Amino acid sequence: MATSSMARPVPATRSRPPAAAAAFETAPGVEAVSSFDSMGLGDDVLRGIYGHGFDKPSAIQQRAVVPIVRGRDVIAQAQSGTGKTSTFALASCQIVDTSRRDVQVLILSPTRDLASQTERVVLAIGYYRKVLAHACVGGKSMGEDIRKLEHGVHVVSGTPGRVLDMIKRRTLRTRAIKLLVLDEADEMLSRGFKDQIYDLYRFLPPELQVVLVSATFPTEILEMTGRFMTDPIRIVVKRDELMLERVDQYMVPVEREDWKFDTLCDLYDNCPISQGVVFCNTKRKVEWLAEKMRDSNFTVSFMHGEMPQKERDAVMAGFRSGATRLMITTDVWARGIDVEQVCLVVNYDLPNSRELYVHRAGRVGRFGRKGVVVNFVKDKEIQILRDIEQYYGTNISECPEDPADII
Ligand SMILES: Nc1ncnc2c1ncn2[C@@H]1O[C@H](COP(=O)(O)OP(=O)(O)OP(=O)(O)O)[C@@H](O)[C@H]1O
Repeated sequence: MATSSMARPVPATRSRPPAAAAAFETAPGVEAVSSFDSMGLGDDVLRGIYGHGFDKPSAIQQRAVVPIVRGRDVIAQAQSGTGKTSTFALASCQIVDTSRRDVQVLILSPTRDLASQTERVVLAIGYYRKVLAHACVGGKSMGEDIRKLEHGVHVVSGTPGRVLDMIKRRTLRTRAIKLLVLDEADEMLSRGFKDQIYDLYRFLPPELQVVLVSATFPTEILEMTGRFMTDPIRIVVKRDELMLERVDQYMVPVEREDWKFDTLCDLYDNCPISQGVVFCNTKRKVEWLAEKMRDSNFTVSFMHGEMPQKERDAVMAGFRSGATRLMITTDVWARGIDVEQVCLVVNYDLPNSRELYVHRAGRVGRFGRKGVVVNFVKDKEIQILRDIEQYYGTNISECPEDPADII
């Protein structure tokens, strides 16, 4: 039955080949299944996949979908934008029993925007299977959550705080949950979220299947997975294969902080980009920079985690529709957000960790597209960039004189 939460899927406008397969270090026995048709998926799920514009599974989809559908615990790592979200979204659509109306899959993400985006992917792929999904995220009306959950949905995609709240109120019943997905799992298991996740885990059935997904899995995170996973299948990418091949990385040395602004204006003025994202490290700086750009007659959007959710949604929708070309933001945008037209990332401030570098850079070059990352670096920071280069075996070169040459 179609409900208001089931918009007809809009096929993605693409017919490009999937991203090239990187060298995966998979557990023994994991086979790459080279077509969706050979994955043993139901016809209605296949219709959803093809209707969403997918022809051929990406490398991670070839390896991870079948084990997830078969009920195995899985740790799935792959480069940004190579189809990880779609992997667990389509596996979820396959495993839910739509003849009943209870929550069977719980997907947790670190940001509201990402959780909502994932809800939309599940709804699109699950359209013909009549999968009901709901984004259970903070900053939105509790009444809407209660109404949707009481009406009954199969998949909840949410942020930990609101989901925990709904569980404690017994509005979200966990009895039938068979699969827990932690998207951006390294972030979900790091300091900021870990306690909430552990708290939430206590409410879930003991025979739960757990799937962890991210582009980055620092060793200390991998080490703790033994506590809540059973004999997991690991599909991981070698560190030096993590940066996307079609993404060029540059640095622009700036002697002083106040040079960055003119450098950004110059870049934006001369670079024929469709859309770009500029990362700053603080909310204040995001607001300051957006105002300064607007004062200089640039049309820009800005977004950070302290904005009211309604405003955040409106900004995001505007940017997705192409109404603005530049998004100035914090790391709230670093993980998972998928906007096809974005082809330039600017690190106005360098990120605070190597992992964040990978995720920020991953906003471009999605599913084999070309993209550019430009890093503004002050003298003292060159070493940080060199470390990143070395750690991931990648190359960050000096930006050409003429910014037009980078695209
Ligand atoms: N098999 C496929 N064929 C064509 N396009 C695909 C396929 N799988 C995924 N895509 C598209 O590629 C883009 C990136 O996919 P997705 O968001 O699932 O990547 P991701 O690996 O989860 O990214 P991130 O690391 O940023 O979380 C999306 O626009 C998605 O629709």
